[in-house]
Amino acid sequence: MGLNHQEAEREFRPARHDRVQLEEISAAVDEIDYAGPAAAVTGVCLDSRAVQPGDLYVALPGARVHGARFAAAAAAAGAAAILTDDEGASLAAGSGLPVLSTTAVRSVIGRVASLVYGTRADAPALFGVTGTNGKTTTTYFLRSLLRALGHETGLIGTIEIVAGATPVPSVLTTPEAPQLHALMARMREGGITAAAMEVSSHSLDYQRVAGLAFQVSGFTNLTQDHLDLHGTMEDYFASKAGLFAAETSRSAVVTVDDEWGTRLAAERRASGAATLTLATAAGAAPDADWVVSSIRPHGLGHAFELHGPRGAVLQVSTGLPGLFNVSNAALAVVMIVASGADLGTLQQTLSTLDPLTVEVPGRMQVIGTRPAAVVDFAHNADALERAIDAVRPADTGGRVIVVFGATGDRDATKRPVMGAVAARHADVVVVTDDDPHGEDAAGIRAAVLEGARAAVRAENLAADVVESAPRARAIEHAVQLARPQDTVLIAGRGHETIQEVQGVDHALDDRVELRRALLAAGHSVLGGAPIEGSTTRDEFRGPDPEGVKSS
Ligand SMILES: CC(=O)N[C@H]1[C@@H](OP(=O)(O)OP(=O)(O)OC[C@H]2O[C@@H](n3ccc(=O)[nH]c3=O)[C@H](O)[C@@H]2O)O[C@H](CO)[C@@H](O)[C@@H]1O[C@H](C)C(=O)N[C@@H](C)C(=O)N[C@H](CCC(=O)O)C(=O)O
Ligand SMILES: Nc1ncnc2c1ncn2[C@@H]1O[C@H](COP(=O)(O)OP(=O)(O)OP(=O)(O)O)[C@@H](O)[C@H]1O
Repeated sequence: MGLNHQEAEREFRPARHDRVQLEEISAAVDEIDYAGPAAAVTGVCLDSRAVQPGDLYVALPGARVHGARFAAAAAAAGAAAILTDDEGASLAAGSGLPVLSTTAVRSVIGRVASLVYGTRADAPALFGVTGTNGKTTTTYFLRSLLRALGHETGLIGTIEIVAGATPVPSVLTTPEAPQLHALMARMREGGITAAAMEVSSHSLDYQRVAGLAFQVSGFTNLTQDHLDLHGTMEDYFASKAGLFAAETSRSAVVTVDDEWGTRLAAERRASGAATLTLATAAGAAPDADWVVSSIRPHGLGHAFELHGPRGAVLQVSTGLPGLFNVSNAALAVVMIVASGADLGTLQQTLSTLDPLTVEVPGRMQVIGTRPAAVVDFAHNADALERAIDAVRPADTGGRVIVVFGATGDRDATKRPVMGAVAARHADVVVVTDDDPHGEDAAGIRAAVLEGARAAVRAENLAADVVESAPRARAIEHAVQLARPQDTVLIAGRGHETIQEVQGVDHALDDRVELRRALLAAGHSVLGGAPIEGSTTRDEFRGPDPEGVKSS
């Protein structure tokens, strides 16, 4: 059972509530006016449905509705005051609550929340990751590394928020500012000394991370995405760059494999702020501060060297398939270097605890090794191609059997394109259902199949293309086809656990189905908890990791 708004909010609040007077808030934040009676607040919340007693309810002018329309609901839930704009102030007038007003509400929320929750820059030490791809994976790598180095760790991102004993599934990749500051206070209270956090471009545009101070921020890459919000790549870049302002991030590590990273690093350096550059792609920026080299297969993943300033060399390995995970692992390691870690201690930790061989839910998650069985979130043509290539076995005998479908009620043009990509890159293509939503599932499959079969005909490809549904049956079918040296890749849904068919939610977890199918076929599976796994290094490497190469 999922948590309702209020229960989820409670999970993220500190136990201790300091009372902060409204006068203190208006004195500390110039843009806020307050002339009402003395009153105090103990928390901040921008959703009336999640308000806790004593909160300052921040009523935002939304895209759909003005939050001040919920002022009465917030008051009924125990809000002690409202912060809003002029329009909101008149809408909230009848609520009976004291009203703080300002012209641009979003621009002050971070500072207000920081004041109310007493956020401190040093506790926990924050490691932020932004970029188009690799944020989730890099934050899990960071968390695992920080833990191996002796920290109590927290995590904030697309999949889950870990701020105490119980991980809570995420709604947003990067929560709103009030929740972030509450989380910082809660983590500090719980003795969490370091936290890894995904920072989405939306969150930067909406100023969700305002008032936070990152010890180290990392940049993965920038490719075309989210132009619905940002309009142009230039604007998208400008949003991401916000995290790298000198006052927001004490240190930064910028992957300079693409032109955007190169530009970001140059701009940050020009401001005089501490910056390390990282080159992970062959031939990219050989003059970067840290350069990846000597990449070689290592189990299902890779081992590699990181060469740094003054002849420093770190030996690194990750069990996660895909050359992109070399980039993600390298970024996590250099971010730890940027935080001031001793290189000797770091190397010892990397060598003895293998912290970069960790399960990232639904991201190149290895479920079995013979046959290799992997679940990945790739759900567009580009990602599907990369994912298939990433798991292709090195020896000539091993085939890739891919199972995937396309989502309903979303961009229909990508269906045949995904089919064609799969036919070009995999040996066996099993077309099944993803989330059909309100559409006819058979029709979606037909479009994917048509793309795959057309590519086979036109390009004289050798791939076998088959249709199988429902998805659990398709996974079973793929496993039955697999020989020990083959790889089964289940793509598209990653960590998702609900499949929506015609408005009805069905429980469906690719990892669970794949484990079940492997066991039924007499193969062994790796351990793993439903959210973040506790798989050990030896289990993960599996009995016969040889013969699997990079993309
Ligand atoms: C496009 C976008 O980002 N929208 C955000 C925006 O919603 P909105 O302006 O439409 O809000 P609205 O529905 O008009 O409501 C106005 C206000 O009334 C409040 N309200 C509304 C109803 C109610 O009963 N009570 C109440 O208090 C709302 O909390 C809101 O503050 O303000 C809301 C409150 O702050 C956000 O929750 C909401 O994020 C929505 C949920 C969202 O889906 N955002 C996505 C796009 C997002 O941010 N994604 C990125 C990751 C992107 C990626 O990398 O893929 C992320 O960081 O998660
Ligand atoms: N550094 C990378 N470069 C390109 N692709 C990557 C990279 N890291 C991961 N991927 C691919 O992108 C998918 C999503 O990875 P991940 O979740 O780590 O990124 P993300 O930035 O958090 O994206 P999302 O917000 O969609 O989860 C993975 O399943 C993998 O196929």
